[in-house]
Amino acid sequence: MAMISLLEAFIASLFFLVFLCFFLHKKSHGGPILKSWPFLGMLPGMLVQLPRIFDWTVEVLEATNLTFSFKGPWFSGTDLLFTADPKNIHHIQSKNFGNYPKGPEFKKIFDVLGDGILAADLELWEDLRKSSHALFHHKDFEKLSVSSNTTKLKEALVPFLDNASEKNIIIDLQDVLQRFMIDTSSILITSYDPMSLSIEMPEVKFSEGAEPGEEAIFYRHFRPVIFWKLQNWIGVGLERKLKNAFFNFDQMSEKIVSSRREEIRRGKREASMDVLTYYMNVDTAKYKHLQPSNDKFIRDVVLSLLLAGRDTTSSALTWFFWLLSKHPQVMTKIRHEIKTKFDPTDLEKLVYLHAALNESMRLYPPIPFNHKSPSKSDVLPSGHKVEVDAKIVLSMYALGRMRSVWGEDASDFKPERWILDNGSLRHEPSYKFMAFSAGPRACVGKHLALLQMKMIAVEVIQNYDFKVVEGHKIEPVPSVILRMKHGLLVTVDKNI
Ligand code: HEM
Repeated sequence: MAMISLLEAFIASLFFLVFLCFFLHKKSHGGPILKSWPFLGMLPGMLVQLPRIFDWTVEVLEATNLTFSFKGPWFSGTDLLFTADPKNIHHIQSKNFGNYPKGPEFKKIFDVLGDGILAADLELWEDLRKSSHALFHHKDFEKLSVSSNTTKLKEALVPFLDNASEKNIIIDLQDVLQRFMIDTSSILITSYDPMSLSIEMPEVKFSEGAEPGEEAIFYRHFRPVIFWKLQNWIGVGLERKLKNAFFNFDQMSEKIVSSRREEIRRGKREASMDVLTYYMNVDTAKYKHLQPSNDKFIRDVVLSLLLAGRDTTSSALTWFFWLLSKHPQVMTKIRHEIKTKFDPTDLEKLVYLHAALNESMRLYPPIPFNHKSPSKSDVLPSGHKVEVDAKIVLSMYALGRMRSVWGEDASDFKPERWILDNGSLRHEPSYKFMAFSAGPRACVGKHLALLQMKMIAVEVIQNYDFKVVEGHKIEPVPSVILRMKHGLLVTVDKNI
């Protein structure tokens, strides 16, 4: 009993200290460099900054020559090294890649991913990487992607926008684009079309839970493991939503996998190029660490690919259309380029459109940060020493806005910075423009994503005008995906 009272008293005084420092910090200074308190480290200051974490990383990394060491509470295991230094990024992602696996800490935080490519390491990752690269660069898979996008544009997005324009309805463009991606990704991965994008806007069970789930994963980076594990076990707050979302996903996955196995057994399944069929028949002589007959393994493979491609692309397009609404001169230039150079069989010709997409992802990278841990202690090019399993946060959001990296106009939206004097697209090294990550673990779906974004952008920009609803607040939600907190509310006008 005495032990319990002592523990309660300790927890109560800890809470008292956090709140005291939190209010003192809020009152005393709002600078980006956080004050370190006894026992509590920089937590009080971080609590103030969390709702605007992305802008805070820009300010703090600009003020600290691109690398900042965050001290968490005593023994909480939440110390973090934030960096947006291209030299550190190049070192971690490429030069010393072998020393920076995703690691056990990443696996703990992203436990829902299981053995999928986003969380895997070593030989398993190598097999997943090689096999998904082979799939994504297969002509039939690319054809499936183009045909599913063409059909969804014609049969879902266009009728939806036409209806909104005719009836003068306010729509949430972010939600619309997410639904478009839910449907096309699902077709690509399982050949199943959930038809989530339609005028009726049906409920989408897994997706509605996935958004708070991604927020829960974000907050896990700043909380002691024991804390969020307890929340998850009891089932409270965002952790409850995360648990429910993945319970729904697991049920859905079980049904889809078992019915596909049944179809294959009965010989009913025609040769198709979706991800599910590919991985159920994957060549285990070539890829020894893959387990095509294990349903849990297939679930993990599918989930990683679903999350990797779906929310990223819809986030990129949402910020892109919002930036266009604020920069009509860019919209006019893209329209002119489409009018004069558009060739549906060669979207590479739309150089200015590509430049505008890059520029948008420089300022609003769909994955705003990445998390790495060294397996052996190391010294980064910036001079910072990192111990085994230290948590390093690579901030892609801050990297795209650093004046020392992009120049004094870093915060301006200027697609022209991507165009060379000869009119072709400027290539920037991936450790400087890191929206698709860098090094051996860079995005496998980059080509597919750019193709899809261009197809959607051409269709929408040619035929519609958007106006953002007056007074609508635009801010990112703290999450592992850069989503707009209040959506993107717009009215639509069809160009006749
Ligand atoms: C605008 C759209 C996209 C962006 C900005 C993007 C960005 C990224 C980033 C930053 C990573 C590194 C993540 C990490 O290391 O934790 C990544 C990895 C990955 N992406 Fe993408 N992605 C996009 C679209 C896609 C699409 C459409 C697919 C496929 C359908 C895809 C498949 C993957 C895969 C499989 C990986 C894991 C690579 C590995 O770990 O080896 N991505 N992506």
